[in-house]
Parts: sequence; structure tokens; C-alpha cells
Amino acid sequence: MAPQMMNKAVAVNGGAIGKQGGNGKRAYVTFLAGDGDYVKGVVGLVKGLRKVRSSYPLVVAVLPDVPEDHRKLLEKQGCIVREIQPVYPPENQTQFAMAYYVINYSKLRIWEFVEYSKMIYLDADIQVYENIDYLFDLPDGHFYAVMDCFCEKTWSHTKQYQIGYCQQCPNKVEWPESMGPRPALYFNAGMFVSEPSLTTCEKNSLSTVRITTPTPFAEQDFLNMFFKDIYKPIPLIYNLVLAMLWRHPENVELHKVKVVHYCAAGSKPWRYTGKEANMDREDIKMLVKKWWDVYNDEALDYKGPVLVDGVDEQRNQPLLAALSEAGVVHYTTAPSAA
Ligand SMILES: O=c1ccn([C@@H]2O[C@H](COP(=O)(O)OP(=O)(O)O)[C@@H](O)[C@H]2O)c(=O)[nH]1
Ligand SMILES: OC[C@H]1O[C@H](O[C@@H]2[C@@H](O)[C@H](O)[C@@H](O)[C@H](O)[C@@H]2O)[C@H](O)[C@@H](O)[C@H]1O
Ligand SMILES: [Mn+2]
Repeated sequence: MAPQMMNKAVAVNGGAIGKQGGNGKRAYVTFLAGDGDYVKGVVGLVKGLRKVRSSYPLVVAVLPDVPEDHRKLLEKQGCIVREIQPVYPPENQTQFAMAYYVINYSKLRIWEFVEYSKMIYLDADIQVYENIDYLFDLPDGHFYAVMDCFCEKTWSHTKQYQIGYCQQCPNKVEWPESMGPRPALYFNAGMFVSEPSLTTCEKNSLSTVRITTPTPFAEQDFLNMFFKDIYKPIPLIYNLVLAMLWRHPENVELHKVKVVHYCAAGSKPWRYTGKEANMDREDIKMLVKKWWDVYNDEALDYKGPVLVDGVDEQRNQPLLAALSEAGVVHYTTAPSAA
């Protein structure tokens, strides 16, 4: 569905598109690695989802190096914390656009979360400012994500950047026929709608990634290659890559944006100093403040029972005891709201 059609469908329905997915459970999923400050991003995200009254839980896929106190903090905020094993690309000499991108391959583990029939993945540096639950109703069998932009210096290794071509404005600098076919539409992997599947995960993506030469945008490049045939662009209101504000302002109507991706250098709200390029812009300052307003809003703190792996530790003790008596090994429920 072309973005403008998607827009119309979303604008007209404002809600479910097509019929509700089966009875399968749905979840927002994010990824957390290390013992650093990205945990603040996850706290902000779960509070943002709560503020927009999302009906679905936030599952946090954590690498083993995420410390216990961070996991407890996230469970106290109503997150479901799931440990995943790292995924490493083959030994390589690749210069990643950011050295730490190598850990992002572990994002590929989330297709193992097959207790969910549909997931919306969100980076921890993303914030949701309007309810997007209706995206779970997008027809199955496709990979939905927002198109990226090639104009930042992080793309200087590519032909697109070198000739000034960007998919956000394909007619400004035409793709020369002499350079072969125009590159396929390329999405930003900070937000996407997909269906967990062990077939996708074990039999395809993880085995493929182990034999695929890594490239500068790590798992984002890999995901674009892997889902190329079923990728469906959705409007940028669902993942505003901040660089769009100064690279393609003509494509951005900021008041309509529902999801903001703080991926531009220096824009992570919890590290923001305002010193990097473009970070002194009024719209950036407004968006960083907007993120902090959610993060600091105590009214958005989780008030429900603390969940361990989605199970209410207090309420379910007797039930858990009975289940283990009956030989039931693992019993999980998930909260209805993030
Ligand atoms: O030290 C890190 C770096 C990255 N991430 C996770 O990996 C995602 C992708 O990294 P990042 O958002 O920094 O990439 P960008 O979108 O800025 O290129 C983050 O949002 C986090 O969810 C993390 O948990 N810890
Ligand atoms: O590991 C690779 C990462 O690549 C992507 O970030 C990039 C990309 O969007 C560029 O287009 C921007 O110029 C750049 O700022 C930004 O950091 C994803 O956001 C992130 O989730 C992750 O996949
Ligand atoms: Mn990001």
C-alpha cells in the first residue's frame, strides 16, 4: 500500500485497518544492551505507551549484560523483560557507521517471541506521542517500516550519498542509469511491524546472518535485504528520523508526527547537551523537552503488580504453587496495558 494510500486508510479509519489479526497476542518490543543509559530510553518508552493508553505490553529483549537492577527497574515499570542471547555477525573488517552497531544484530532474536502473533518493534531511543495500536491490524505477511534518509554523513560510504541521491526526494538528483537500477526502498530499522516466527528466525535470518558479510548499518542493512520482497513503506509519522527535519523539511508536518526517533547525533534526550550540529534547533529542543516531560511524569509510573516474566509475583504465588504441583512448568500472563 503506497504511503499516501496508507495515510488515507489511517486518516479515514483512524483505527483498525483491515480485519483484526487472529486471536494471537500482540506486543510492543524493544531491545536493551549493556549497563549504560539506554535503560532510560526504555523507561521513557513504556511511560509514553502508557500515556497514549496503548492496550499492549512492552516486552524488553535484554542481552545478558543488562544488570539485574536495570531489569527490576523495568519490571517495576510494567515491562516484560525477556533475556535473549547475542547474535554476532561473521568475523569481519567492516567499519560500522557506529562501532557499537555490532551489538544491534541481537535485535534479530525478537522473531523468537512466538507467543505473540504480531509485534511492533521500537528502538529505546523512540517515543510514541499518539496511540498507534491500530498498526497491529495491518494485514499479515508484510514487513512495515518507514523509509530512511541517506543525507547524513553516516551514509558517506554509499553511492547514494556521493551523488546526492535520496529516496526521500528521488527527483531532486535522479539516479543515473549508468549506475544500474535505482536502489530498492530502504527502511529505518528503529520501528517496524512484523510477525514473530521461528521459521523466520532460526531457519532463515539467524542462519543467513552468520554467513552474510556485515555492512555499515549492521542489522538494519541485513533486515532490508532479508525482508526486501515483503517490505511495505508506511508514512514517516510513524518513525520521524530527526535528520528529516533539516534534510527534507518539505516532507515533514511535525504536528502530525506520532512517533519520534531520537537517532540524530546528539539527540538522545538522556544525553542531550545541545552542542552537536542541528541540536540547537527550536524543534529539536521542543522534542527533547517533550521526551523529558513524559520521562519525569510520575503519574505515568506503573501502578500495577510487579511482573516477573509477565507473571504477577504476589498475586500468582498460590496459583504458581498449584501449577507447579500439577507439573505445569511455565505459566505466563501479560498485563493488558504497557
Ligand atoms: O548501548 C546500547 C546501544 C543500542 N541499544 C539498543 O539498540 C538500539 C539501536 O541503537 P541506536 O538507537 O543507538 O541506533 P540509531 O537509531 O541511533 O542509529 C537502541 O535504540 C537500543 O534499543 C542499547 O540498548 N544499548
Ligand atoms: O544498527 C544500525 C542502526 O541504524 C539505524 O540508525 C541510523 C540510520 O537511521 C541512519 O539513516 C541515520 O542517519 C542514523 O542517524 C541512524 O543512527 C537505526 O535507527 C537503528 O535502529 C539501527 O538499526
Ligand atoms: Mn535508534
